[in-house]
Amino acid sequence: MAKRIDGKAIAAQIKEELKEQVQQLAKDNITVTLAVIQVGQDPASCVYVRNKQRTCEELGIHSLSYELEETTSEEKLLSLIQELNAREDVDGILVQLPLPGHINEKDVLNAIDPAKDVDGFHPYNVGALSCGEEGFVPGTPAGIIELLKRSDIRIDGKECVVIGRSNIVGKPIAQLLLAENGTVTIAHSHTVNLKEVTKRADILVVAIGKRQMIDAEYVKPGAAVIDVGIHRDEANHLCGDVDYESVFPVASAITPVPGGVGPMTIAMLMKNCIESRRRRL
Ligand SMILES: Nc1nc2c(c(=O)[nH]1)N[C@@H](CN(C=O)c1ccc(C(=O)N[C@@H](CCC(=O)O)C(=O)O)cc1)CN2
Repeated sequence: MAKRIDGKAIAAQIKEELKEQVQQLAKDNITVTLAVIQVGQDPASCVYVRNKQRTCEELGIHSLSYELEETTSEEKLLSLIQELNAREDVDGILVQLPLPGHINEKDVLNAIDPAKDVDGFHPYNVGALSCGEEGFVPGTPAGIIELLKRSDIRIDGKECVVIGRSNIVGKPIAQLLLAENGTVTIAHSHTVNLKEVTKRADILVVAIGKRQMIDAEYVKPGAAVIDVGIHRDEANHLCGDVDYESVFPVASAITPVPGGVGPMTIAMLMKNCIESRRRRL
């Protein structure tokens, strides 16, 4: 029977730690400011952006909100980013993804000053992660490492399999597991005999984007299973890429959806904002 890794509780603990750090900075009249840009009204993005703003409030971080029309031109968005890059009082800039189809995501992410790229998506920060240089690590993969560490799950020397090779989760989590001395395999849609590969894993990170695809047959008994997916099931309940009921009896530890990796994403974003302020002192 697995231990349920409570991401909501761990994120709450991290947010308490961060709140104290913000209060310490405030004693020296130092404030932390995050600018959040949303283009359009994608319903899921609205929820995430609202949660980010609410978390800023909870922690005492100042947030600036830019809600742009769905039809906003790329030029206008780039000009807002340039303006925020130049502002001394802005520590972090994030553009909520996905963007409407007429906007080139790469051009937009590349326009953010890497020193304020608290999402860690700019090529400079991607490179910094692979070289072990100082930069910003994206919230979701950073949150996964924190979940493992705070749940006393050892990474060093372990077989780690990541399913998914996205720039936001798959590739960075593979880098981070490697940096923790895991033996890392990245599996993806072209991987042959996926079950054989995943059954080797002591730590299985699932970011495949397919609802409840990973059941007990893919999991080695005693493995720790981290579910990054977010979907809705037939009853409109949130669920992940992992079939939780099937895997729970086999794994040694498992993250639920909701309440697993998701809450960590925002906690780690806040951590990056505070770190950005500190680096710019
Ligand atoms: N600029 C960014 N865009 C996107 C990111 C990102 O890190 N930066 N990641 C995702 C969305 N995301 C944050 O923006 C995010 C997703 C999920 C959660 C979360 O807490 N999920 C809850 C469920 C919440 C719900 O839907 O009710 C959970 O899993 O428990 C937080 C943040 C894509 N875009």
